[in-house]
Amino acid sequence: MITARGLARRFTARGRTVDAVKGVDIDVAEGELVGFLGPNGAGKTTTLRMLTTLLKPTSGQATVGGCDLLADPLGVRRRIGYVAQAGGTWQDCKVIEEIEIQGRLYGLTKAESLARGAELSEQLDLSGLEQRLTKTLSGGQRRRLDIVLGLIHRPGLVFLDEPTTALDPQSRANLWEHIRSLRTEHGVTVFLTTHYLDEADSLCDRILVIDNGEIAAEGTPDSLKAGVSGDGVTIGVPLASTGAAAEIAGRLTGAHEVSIVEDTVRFRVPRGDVAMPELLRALDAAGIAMESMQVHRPTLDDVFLTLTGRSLRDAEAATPTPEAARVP
Ligand SMILES: Nc1ncnc2c1ncn2[C@@H]1O[C@H](COP(=O)(O)OP(=O)(O)OP(=O)(O)O)[C@@H](O)[C@H]1O
Repeated sequence: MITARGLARRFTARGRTVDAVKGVDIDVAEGELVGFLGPNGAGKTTTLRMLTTLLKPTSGQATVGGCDLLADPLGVRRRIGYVAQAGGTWQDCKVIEEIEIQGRLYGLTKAESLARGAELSEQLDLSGLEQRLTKTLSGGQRRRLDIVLGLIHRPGLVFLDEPTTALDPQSRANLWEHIRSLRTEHGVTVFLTTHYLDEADSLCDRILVIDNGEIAAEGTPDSLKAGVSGDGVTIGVPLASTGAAAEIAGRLTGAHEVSIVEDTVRFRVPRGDVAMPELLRALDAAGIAMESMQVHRPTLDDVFLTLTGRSLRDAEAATPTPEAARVP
């Protein structure tokens, strides 16, 4: 469904050059639900905009839905649906008007647009809202309407740019179910971007991790996590004892990646539950009182940390808002 090779995009604005995407290779097979995971500014939207013909690559090539991205952009557009991060509805339009306009834009008759809209509205739990102005919909309803609009012409491949950003946890979980059903019940191939670890983990068959415009890793959530060696352990100790506690932790069987962060000592061991009694005894013998303890199985954040040396959450916090660098 998607094959991209060396896809790159450079922006030049006010004398400054940004290599937003640095030559990525992407393969997505028919029927897959693939997530593009990375912090703000990693290059997700830029890649998506290239794959959907909205932005010309600086270099590289791609086939999307069987059509060449550069030679046949119209063919690509006919075969894909695209749901942008900001959505595409006009606030003073009724739901039914949006559906009709979108269908007509794709060459459907009014009757076909409304019939297809009714079918999709039922599948995405929007029935009964046809006469409502879109500005009166909840965030979750509006995102589901965006998806209805993206699917009106029955594309085999749909791109969703951060589909659940700004939704509350319940609406996110609800939308995940709908996204899953696009694939399981309608055979639609889904390529979505996200910076939510839990979303990538629970929703996607396969994940491409992007950082600084480059693919840092790819695989199923489980295979990526299996690449992180061991459980993560964090113990809280008095500030004055962190050095001694880190030394003790480092002597545990198989301990690695030992670090001190404020009054905590963090490290990895093959089995956190097995290491704990030994650690407690050693800390007791050294007269160090452990104040807290956390053991966790590897997460996708650990994957990101192992790959890039940064936690995805920290990377998010440290990234300046992309708008600051955008060309107007
Ligand atoms: N039109 C533009 N002009 C200049 N720089 C741009 C432009 N669009 C994006 N960039 C820069 O390219 C980089 C990648 O941006 P992009 O929007 O693709 O990231 P992202 O991973 O989608 O982030 P987010 O999660 O915030 O949407 C950022 O440094 C951004 O500032």
